[in-house]
Amino acid sequence: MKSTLSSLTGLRSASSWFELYAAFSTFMMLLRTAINDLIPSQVRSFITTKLESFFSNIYQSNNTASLTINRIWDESSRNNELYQAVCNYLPSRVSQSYKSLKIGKLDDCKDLMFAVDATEEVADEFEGIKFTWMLDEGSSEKERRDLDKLAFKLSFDEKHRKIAMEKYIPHVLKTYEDFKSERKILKLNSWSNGYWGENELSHPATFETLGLDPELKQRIIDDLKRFLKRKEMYKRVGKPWKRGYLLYGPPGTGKSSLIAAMANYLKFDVYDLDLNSVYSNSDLMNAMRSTTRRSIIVLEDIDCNKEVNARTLKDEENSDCDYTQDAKVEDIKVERFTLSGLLNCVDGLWSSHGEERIIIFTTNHVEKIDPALLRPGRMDMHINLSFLKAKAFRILASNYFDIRDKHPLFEQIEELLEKTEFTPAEVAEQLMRNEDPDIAFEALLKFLSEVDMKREVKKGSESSNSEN
Ligand SMILES: Nc1ncnc2c1ncn2[C@@H]1O[C@H](COP(=O)(O)OP(=O)(O)OP(=O)(O)O)[C@@H](O)[C@H]1O
Repeated sequence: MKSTLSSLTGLRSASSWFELYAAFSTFMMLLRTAINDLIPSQVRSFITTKLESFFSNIYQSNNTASLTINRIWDESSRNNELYQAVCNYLPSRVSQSYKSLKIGKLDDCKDLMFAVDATEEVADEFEGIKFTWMLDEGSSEKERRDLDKLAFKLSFDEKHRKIAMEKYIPHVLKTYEDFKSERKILKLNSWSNGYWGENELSHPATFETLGLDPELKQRIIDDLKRFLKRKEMYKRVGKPWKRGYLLYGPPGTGKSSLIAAMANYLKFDVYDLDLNSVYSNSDLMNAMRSTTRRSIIVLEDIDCNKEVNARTLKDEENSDCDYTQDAKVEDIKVERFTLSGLLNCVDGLWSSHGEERIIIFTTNHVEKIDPALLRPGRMDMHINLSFLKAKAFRILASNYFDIRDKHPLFEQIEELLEKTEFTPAEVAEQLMRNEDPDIAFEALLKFLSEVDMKREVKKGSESSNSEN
């Protein structure tokens, strides 16, 4: 009897549970309909997203690993190449899906520039794993003004640490390297106050447009090609993979143009190092170390630098050189940097920090350079850029007027060029003055003949003076 009663009570309570459930689901249905009717769909999705991100943050804060990629690596101000890689990599990831992106156009750049906005998190997916990037500009106003303090923060689930380090970071670097070798825009960096300032290399010179003896031009191109191909060979013989060129010749013979042509041909960035802005051996070393791979380091007018020149310069006048700081050679006791510091760099100390570099020294006065710098093995190829002769003139003529056939005035012009000394810059300037080739060549011939005549007269009077 008792057991029958208790089973009846159990039945009653099951049915009341069922009633309760039915009432609850009806209430939920009504509530859902009311919410759908009363709250607009945008507001509903906003609330859902916020709730999702709140809960995912709680989850992530316990399991997230992060990496910080600072712009400057250490106190010696060396640039962190990975930071540069991220700067280039991220805009390509967000350009299709950004909510906020920094965009700009600099007057010395052809293309629009993009950068990740500091307020925006950028999510990237790699092998099905989510990686989140954030640009950290610092929290205080002072920190925000200090560009050296910039850093990227990369966050990911800690269980993907191995993939992040072994695959994702190399993937970012590789994307950057590919981008650099494919892109058309090269950089011209100039050293000032301990930093490389960056601009676009807009010099249009190429080997095709260079008015240079065709054989010399071919030798230079072959040498560059050989250098690029020989990575393994350099490694085998234990030599740093670098190549040194000394370009010498009077002003206006195309040293800067040849450097631009080399950079455009190799797709290498240029680092232009004015030795007058280098204060010590360590400054020089920093400058060299913070250059990147696939670059050309240029030390222009090497004969004009007091330190490098000090061993050969007595008290003679160096008319082309602008010694802006202190004028006397005796004053060079203040240590800026030394020749041996420079030679150490050239000899490869710095190259253990990277490969695929070309170093170029230029001078208008090769005879004034310390022989230690010219020793075989230091500068692999000495290139004499001299006055314009007939074969190179043909290249200039075809550049300026697209003339493939012979012009009636070529013979006279070339005859004059062969027996005189005119720089390509002088001839190029004359050719620029007229758009009509007949008028331009006529004017050039007149210019060459007049200058030649004046020089002959001057020479004549000088030799008669010396005889007297
Ligand atoms: N070999 C050349 N082929 C074509 N153009 C040239 C050549 N040499 C000089 N020019 C022209 O002359 C200008 C000046 O030349 P560039 O600056 O290359 O000479 P440079 O030898 O570097 O002179 P400097 O020693 O004064 O720096 C160039 O912009 C170019 O227009």
